[in-house]
Amino acid sequence: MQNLRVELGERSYTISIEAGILGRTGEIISDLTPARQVLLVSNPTVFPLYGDKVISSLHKAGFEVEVALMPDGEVYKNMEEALKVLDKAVDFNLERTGIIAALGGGVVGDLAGLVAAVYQRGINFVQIPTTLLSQVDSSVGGKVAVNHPRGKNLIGAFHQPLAVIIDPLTLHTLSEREYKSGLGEVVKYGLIYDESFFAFLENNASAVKERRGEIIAELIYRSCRIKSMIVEKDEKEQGIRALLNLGHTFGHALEKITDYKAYSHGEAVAMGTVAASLLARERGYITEEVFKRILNLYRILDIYKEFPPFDPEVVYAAMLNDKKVMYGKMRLILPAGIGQAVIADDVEKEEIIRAIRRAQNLAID
Ligand SMILES: O=C(O)C(=O)C[C@@H](O)[C@H](O)[C@H](O)COP(=O)(O)O
Repeated sequence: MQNLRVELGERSYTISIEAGILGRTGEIISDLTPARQVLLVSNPTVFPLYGDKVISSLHKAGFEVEVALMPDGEVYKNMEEALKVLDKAVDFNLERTGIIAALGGGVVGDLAGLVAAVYQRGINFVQIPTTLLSQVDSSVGGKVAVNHPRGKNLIGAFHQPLAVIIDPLTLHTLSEREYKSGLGEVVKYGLIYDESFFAFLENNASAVKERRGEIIAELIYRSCRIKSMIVEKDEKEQGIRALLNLGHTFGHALEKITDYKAYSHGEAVAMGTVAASLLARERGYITEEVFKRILNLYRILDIYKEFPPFDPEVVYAAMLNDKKVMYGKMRLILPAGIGQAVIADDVEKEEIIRAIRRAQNLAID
């Protein structure tokens, strides 16, 4: 078992990573709280695979359990579905001392976390992420949210979990597309923060693609460690945490324009990162050689899709809903080398339009 502690004062918690750990969910939670009720939020894809295991472990530890299933897919990460989960909590008479646990990917975790943040003004929340993306990214750091019709994650909160329980074995049932979506965020960590991790991914690309056990364990651990270090420095995204948003301003715009139906989050972030890298190259923040290295890693991991041919003005308009826009000015995260990134708050609209056009014209062989 690998444990990582996220140090946030009274909101500190442990990320436990271990093959087969789902069967110990009840024991782990009962060691942390005297709570007796758990509302388990999941979806019809994940619940049949792991629901029984988690519920029997919770029952064994003495918890009363109620289940709330929400439909699978980013398109359902909305207030309507959140209200249904809130109804379930009320019907269950879930006490303030009870727990909401999210069993599933980023959509389940984000929505269940938001419900936990607002139900009775906030109750304890446990993340049991079952996709690569949620294990390496969305389950850690306390960002919880649902989408607004006009923008991604516009309704949200910072609500740190009580625990994060990661079972890497769940990745074996993950579709190729979902797995690659998570890899998009894994590459991001190497690019913004840790050149040696980037090189690790370059050197182990085949093993990463084949989901080899020891490599998967290492990439989950190293990704969570990088994210934890950043979150510990800047819990509420006043500074360095914004770096975790590399590629997201472009990516969220692409997801939104296509009603969350055309691209996975990781695919959109990968396309967005390439556009941000092109902008950084134009500004001289990265060399042509670094740009090629970034593109090459996406290519060898097989996670890059060509930037779609939308009117750049339409993409730009959607980007203006981003939470990093401040006082009417667009701020973008740009790579400044492998393992380094900067927050640029002086990006002009024309630079963004040019970067989108270049990304659209990029031929990748
Ligand atoms: O944890 C963070 O901070 C991140 O920005 C991580 C992102 O990868 C993640 O997709 C996040 O949910 C996006 O946050 P948002 O504030 O841009 O909605």
